[in-house]
Amino acid sequence: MTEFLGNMYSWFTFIPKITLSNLFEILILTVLIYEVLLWVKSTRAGVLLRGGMIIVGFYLLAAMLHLNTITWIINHMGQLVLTALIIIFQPELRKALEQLGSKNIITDLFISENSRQQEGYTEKTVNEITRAAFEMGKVKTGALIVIERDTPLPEIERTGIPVDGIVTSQLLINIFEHNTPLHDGAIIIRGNRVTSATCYLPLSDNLSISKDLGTRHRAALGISESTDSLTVVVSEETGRVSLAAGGSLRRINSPEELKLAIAAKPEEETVSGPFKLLKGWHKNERKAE
Ligand SMILES: Nc1ncnc2c1ncn2[C@@H]1O[C@H](COP(=O)(O)OP(=O)(O)OP(=O)(O)O)[C@@H](O)[C@H]1O
Repeated sequence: MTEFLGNMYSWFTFIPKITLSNLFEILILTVLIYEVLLWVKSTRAGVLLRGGMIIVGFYLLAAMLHLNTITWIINHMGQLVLTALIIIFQPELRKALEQLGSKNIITDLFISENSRQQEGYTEKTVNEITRAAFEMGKVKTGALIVIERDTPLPEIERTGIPVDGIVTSQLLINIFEHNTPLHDGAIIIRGNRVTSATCYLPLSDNLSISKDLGTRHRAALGISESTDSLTVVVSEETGRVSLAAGGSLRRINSPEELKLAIAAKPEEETVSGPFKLLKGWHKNERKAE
């Protein structure tokens, strides 16, 4: 018993004291890691991170198998890779630094991010998008409608003109009306609002796309390859409605089919900021159970 108590005592004295400044440090690091994860998720950095992880895995394997030449090469490539990353991500890094200088980080994390992520779209929005798409299809008005889901699209939004209007079929039809200032490019829908019009989307370089499809469809496919968004395309040539999601494009034959395809709302967020990550972990834990 005495020995047990002695062990307990030494265990408790071993635990370092957590001071207020430690807590403050933990908070700062949580916020920083959260911001970096958000940045990775919303930029090309995500793809590169995956590539980087493969190289690290390869390096560890080479080190374990004592493949000295390979580990030597990877060791000496480090500086080169760092320089290359700075050059490749120069636009993103500049934007990130500009944002850091211009925003109130605390407010953005706990308020703006919250209100932005929390919004899911309602059935009414789904109905309005569907109605507009098929109305435009009937009169062969080309349209490109990107519906944001979990991946934030601020970089795409920035290429267009801010709108911030509630989604109605009339608004959508009006935006894509020929020879009007907002008709060119794509619109972004976040929650129940059109946030931006005339946006430029990354074009897909998928070689297997039908040669009959032009840049509008290629742009829809492009955004669906790099984000989890849903993009409704109306062809100006044929009036056909298609939907791009997860890197593939499919033809939509009826309003009901489109409603069903876009009705799957992204899971509503109930927590925000860094605490969203905790929720994610909790969710994964539950899945594992
Ligand atoms: N990268 C892009 N981002 C956003 N919109 C784009 C992009 N590329 C093209 N578009 C839109 O697509 C229009 C051109 O469509 P184009 O005729 O080349 O494509 P398409 O796939 O054949 O479509 P459609 O069947 O409607 O003719 C442009 O006027 C523009 O509005």
